[in-house]
Amino acid sequence: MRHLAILGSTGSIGTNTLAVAAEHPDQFEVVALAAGTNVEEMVRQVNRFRPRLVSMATKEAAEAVRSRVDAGVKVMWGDEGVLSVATHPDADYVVSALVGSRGLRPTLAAIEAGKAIGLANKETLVTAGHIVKKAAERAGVTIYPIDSEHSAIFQCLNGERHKDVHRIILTASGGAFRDWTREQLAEATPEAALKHPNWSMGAKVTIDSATMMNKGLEVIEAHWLFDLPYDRIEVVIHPESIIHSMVEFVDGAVMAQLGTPDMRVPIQYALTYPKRLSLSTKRLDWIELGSLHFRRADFDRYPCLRMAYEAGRIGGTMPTVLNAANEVAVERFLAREISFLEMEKVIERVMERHQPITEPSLEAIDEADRWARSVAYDDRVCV
Ligand SMILES: NC(=O)C1=CN([C@@H]2O[C@H](COP(=O)(O)OP(=O)(O)OC[C@H]3O[C@@H](n4cnc5c(N)ncnc54)[C@H](OP(=O)(O)O)[C@@H]3O)[C@@H](O)[C@H]2O)C=CC1
Ligand SMILES: CC(=O)[C@@H](O)[C@H](O)COP(=O)(O)O
Ligand SMILES: [Mn+2]
Repeated sequence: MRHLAILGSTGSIGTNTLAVAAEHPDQFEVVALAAGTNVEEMVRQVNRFRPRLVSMATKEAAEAVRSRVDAGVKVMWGDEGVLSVATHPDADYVVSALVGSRGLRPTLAAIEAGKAIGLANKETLVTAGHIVKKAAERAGVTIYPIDSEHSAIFQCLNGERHKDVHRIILTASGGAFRDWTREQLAEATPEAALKHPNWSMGAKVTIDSATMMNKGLEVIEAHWLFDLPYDRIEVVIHPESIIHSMVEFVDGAVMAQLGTPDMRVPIQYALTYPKRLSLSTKRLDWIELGSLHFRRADFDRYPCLRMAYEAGRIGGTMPTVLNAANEVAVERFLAREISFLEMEKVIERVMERHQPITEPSLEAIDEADRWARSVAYDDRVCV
């Protein structure tokens, strides 16, 4: 039996994690939940899963939840609340599924408290990979990947020797605009960008998918998770999202993991590893599928992917800055303050202005994150 704490329980990964828990009530107990401001969904989750502790982002949201749930459920809010969920003494496994670099501190706290981690929040590894890795090694904690590509690689590796891996190949759907020209992208709206061709996900990762920054963040995430240099991590566009990623070994053999695009599969694998449990997911129909397609992920067409490789290779605080500038750019695009193509301009300008620090401390990461956000909010970076 796993005793779960879920950070971001009301989101896309959070609700899929609870769907997995509901399918196997004998395997999972839900101990603690943290979310932002979605009171309705949190109240539903409390009534359904009876956690001991919940936390909301604001005092107002916490009070609204408290007024509608059993008095036995402890309701907290803010940083203290989310850290208490991440370190709840009765939880042995924390699903890290907040969105953005706000996931870093609670994930680190969970690691330091010795919890096993199911990691969906890729921004945590992008912004502070070296710190998170060292903390996990120190605490003897395993980080199980939830991101579908990384779960695929984890499944393909399946005990193979690290030195036998030649390269890993991350597949990318190409996002909502994969068939649009750069000229058409100038007119892209948030509504159109939010229509992912294959996956149903939260807004931020869906926009990242349309710019291919998602794949860029995943390249950096893979670097930390699998301890591989950037020239052995490649990206190929695969519009169907059926092959979730591949590993090529030194002898030329390639292992791929396939399945319908359903996040419950990688979530459940991360929760039950090394066991597999049954799951009510749609099975692949090979005849209906017919064929699979692949295209080059061109850096001129997808500058965000190029910038992520650059940031990863530079290292230090540069990935932190890439990530923070991207978070602000996505927020501003969704608020209609900047256009689709201005997002990449913002990120590029912020990176150009940054003098990276090597081996940054957590405080230096916070400082770089704050600095990048303030520059990315400045309208002069878009012109
Ligand atoms: N969705 C997917 O299929 C995949 C997602 N990922 C990654 O997983 C992470 C989560 O993505 P996704 O589930 O799509 O995101 P969502 O936007 O759907 O969910 C985000 C969660 O974070 C909570 N949240 C937001 N702001 C705060 C805050 N200030 N304090 C506390 N909680 C907050 C939200 O709460 P509320 O809604 O209550 O405000 C919600 O529970 C991201 O890093 C994403 O890149 C990776 C692979 C696939
Ligand atoms: C489901 C998942 O893991 C997402 O991160 C997904 O990868 C998005 O797809 P693309 O970035 O390939 O469009
Ligand atoms: Mn992914």
